[in-house]
Amino acid sequence: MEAFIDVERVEKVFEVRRKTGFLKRERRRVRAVDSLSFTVARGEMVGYIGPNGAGKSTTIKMLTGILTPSGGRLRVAGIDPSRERTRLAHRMGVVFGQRTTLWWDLPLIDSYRLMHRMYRIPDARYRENLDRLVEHLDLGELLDVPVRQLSLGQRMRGDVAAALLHDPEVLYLDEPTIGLDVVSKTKVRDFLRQLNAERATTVLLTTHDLQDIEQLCSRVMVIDHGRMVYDGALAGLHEAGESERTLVVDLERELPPIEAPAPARVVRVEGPRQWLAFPASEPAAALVARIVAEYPLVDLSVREPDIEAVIARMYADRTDRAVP
Ligand SMILES: Nc1ncnc2c1ncn2[C@@H]1O[C@H](COP(=O)(O)OP(=O)(O)OP(=O)(O)O)[C@@H](O)[C@H]1O
Repeated sequence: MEAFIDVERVEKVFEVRRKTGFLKRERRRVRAVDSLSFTVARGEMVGYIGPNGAGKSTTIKMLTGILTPSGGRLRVAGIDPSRERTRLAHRMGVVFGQRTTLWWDLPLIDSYRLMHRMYRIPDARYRENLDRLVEHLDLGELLDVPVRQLSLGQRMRGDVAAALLHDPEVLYLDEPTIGLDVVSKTKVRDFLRQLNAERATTVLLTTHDLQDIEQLCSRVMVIDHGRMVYDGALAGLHEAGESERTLVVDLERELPPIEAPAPARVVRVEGPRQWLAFPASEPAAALVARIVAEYPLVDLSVREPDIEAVIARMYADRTDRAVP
């Protein structure tokens, strides 16, 4: 598979000065991104997650050419972003959930007209893209409304359209559903899914909302302290996080805790109902068979681990990142 985004042992170190006394300042180096390597193929839709300060925004800023890496090699569509930022700008779109690229006081359509000129989009293509985006993102009634009067969800849809008017090959989304209600989130997600399926746009999605990832991305990359700690299928995170599934067992009557083979164990008993935890990486069949054979069973069900809990556990193991 051709690597559309190619990140090879990329580093980003910031020098920060901190006031430590009346005239004293301490210089510290913060390694925001630490020997980070990954590739993304054209047309992939990848989730990029990690705790606060993990280095996600710094990575996106290097991919868009806003920041220059302190070390390593980085290419997007064969282009070095920090050297040829303008050339790359025509091929990428960026949406920051926390701020807008639209002109606050102008009607939405005026921002689009400005982008039409800024990106020198051929007239016919601009028309076609605008019509398509207005239809899919439900913007028809909003085009003449000043951006300041739009709701957060409407503004976000407006921003997504703005990022796509010039037909970028890659779209970077930084928290695209932050603060949105369920209906707006669904609209944005549906649109992104369709965009990726129909136009094979490569998407890198940063979010704290795991439902964004669950619904959109088959692959997720987890970064912590500037390092990649997981890169693979969302389902595989369960194993990486050593998570557990739960077997909920309804017995005919109240009984002492079920004697299960380790590492499975009873974690809760309430009358005839018992809860057993067992590793998510192991099939439930052997455990179920044993309980069926030895206990008067009425019903049972398996509960999948909560992905949020799995990731919280992955994030929990943190060390200090400061470089002396
Ligand atoms: N311009 C800068 N100068 C100094 N330090 C910075 C700068 N930008 C980021 N950092 C530091 O680099 C680290 C990574 O920050 P970054 O914004 O990339 O994290 P993030 O994963 O995007 O976090 P969040 O989820 O909170 O947005 C943090 O420790 C941050 O304080």
